[in-house]
Amino acid sequence: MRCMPTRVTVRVRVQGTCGSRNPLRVIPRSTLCVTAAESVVDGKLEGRKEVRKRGMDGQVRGFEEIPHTGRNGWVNLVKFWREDRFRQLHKHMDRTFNALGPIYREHLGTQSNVNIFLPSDVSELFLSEGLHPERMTLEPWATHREIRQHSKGVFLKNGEEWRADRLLLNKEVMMSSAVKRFLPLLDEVARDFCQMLRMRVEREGRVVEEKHSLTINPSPDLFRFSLEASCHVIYGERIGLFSSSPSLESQKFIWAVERMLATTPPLLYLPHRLLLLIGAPLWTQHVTAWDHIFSHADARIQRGYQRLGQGSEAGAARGHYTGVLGQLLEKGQLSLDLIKANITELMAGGVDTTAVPLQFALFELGRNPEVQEQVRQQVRASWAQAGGDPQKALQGAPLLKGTVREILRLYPVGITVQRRPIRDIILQNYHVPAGTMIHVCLYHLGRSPEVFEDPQRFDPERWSRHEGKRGEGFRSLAFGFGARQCVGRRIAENEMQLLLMHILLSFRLSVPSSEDLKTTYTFILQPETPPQITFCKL
Ligand code: HEM
Repeated sequence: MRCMPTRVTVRVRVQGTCGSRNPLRVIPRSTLCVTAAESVVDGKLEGRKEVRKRGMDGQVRGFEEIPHTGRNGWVNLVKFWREDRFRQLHKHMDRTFNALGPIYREHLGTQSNVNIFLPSDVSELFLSEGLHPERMTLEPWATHREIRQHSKGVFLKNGEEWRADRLLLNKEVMMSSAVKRFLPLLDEVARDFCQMLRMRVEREGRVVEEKHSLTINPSPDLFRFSLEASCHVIYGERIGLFSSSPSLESQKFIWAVERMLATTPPLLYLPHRLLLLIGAPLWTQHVTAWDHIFSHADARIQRGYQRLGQGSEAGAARGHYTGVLGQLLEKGQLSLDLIKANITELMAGGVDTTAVPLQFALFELGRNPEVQEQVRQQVRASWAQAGGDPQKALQGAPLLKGTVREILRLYPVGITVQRRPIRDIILQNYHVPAGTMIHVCLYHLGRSPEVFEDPQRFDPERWSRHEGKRGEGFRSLAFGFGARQCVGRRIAENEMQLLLMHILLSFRLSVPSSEDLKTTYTFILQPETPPQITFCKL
């Protein structure tokens, strides 16, 4: 177990933007800079201990003194390319924290940021995010909108413009009244998915002790499930992805989202406008993928618009829920352009983000049969009590919620959450100027013994044990935090919990191999090879 840093709690309002000009800094910077190049290679912690000891004098240290992984961003970037570190960014962060301690700086190509993971530091960051929290701008995404003259949605906006859109979207996807409306739609899709899987297991599976059992890679089916569920909630429309001949158009949408995500990380650190000018293949692939995502959304929005024009009043009068799109169109508070921009972002953000954690969830439940049985017992009891009401069923099965949290702790979809504080702050006794890009590194946070007891253990119950305990905040951060947290959070949580509930009611899960899954980062964290899962009909 690592020693916890001694934190100096005296709050000093530090003026200026550069640590080296900080009048409170008394220790010469050269004596304290620890480079990861040395420390990561030999993996020793001497550098850290030295920094901690020097912090005991109670002085706030300068920004420049924060340990870093090398001063030259371009040299670092070349190393990243050569060692294919983009695909293992989560592991790189893990190693670097182990070598440099709980805070470090990283320069990478055009980007420069500070990395942290301890909940106490995140809480400090949260307090300084302001009314309009800002994340790292995804410049390649923003440039695509500009060159195609599309409006931006909440993901890419900042300031008052962001807040205005976000408050309207919250009403349709985050508030409990909205959840009540869309939950039955998600439940319908989850039930249909299980029905399809049951038929497949009966048809293709072998019979073991009078029970049908089938081993498959469920990943393509889970992607279809997530897309079907997203379309049902967002457009109020079923698209028939569980039929024997699902549309090629939908498959193309799934590929386009994968391509867009996979081409994002390298573009974040390269001068992508230059790549645009020279027509580099990486940039062209990225833009083509986005174009496809936009045209898919556009076609469905047009259809939704026409459908609403024909029957919305009758539908609304009957109290019929017309999906997020229908609600936004009916209310008319957002312009059509902004509705399109936001609906497209919800679609782009809504498929891989749930399909991938579901793969991890089936795998972990499969390789932990006792935990699986415990969750199933609770789900069965709750389902029996709920009389078919999906919301009641979920409320009575907190272990399902714990399962999703636990999966996102071990396998966070996005490996960091970023913020630019609006005022100078002190993290780990270092002065961090306002406007610095700070990454909260979720993969390291979730697996840190400083934060979680027995962190490698898949233990959904840990969340019930800790619920409401003081000082336990800022540990479950997969959806981000504060006003800018994931706007699709309620859709995602309910979609995943409902699918797991129906799967556990129908099948016993096991895995042919319980070895740890190797993971790779392609803007989202995913298994290098999708796991095989055995579904045995109960
Ligand atoms: C397990 C599933 C998901 C995870 C782990 C996840 C994670 C995240 C995270 C970490 C953020 C940034 C939050 C912050 O900066 O504090 C985010 C933002 C966002 N997510 Fe998700 N997400 C998931 C599912 C979804 C779904 C299903 C949708 C759409 C239906 C969605 C749409 C968005 C959008 C539009 C934003 C930008 C919000 C804003 O900036 O105001 N996400 N998500």
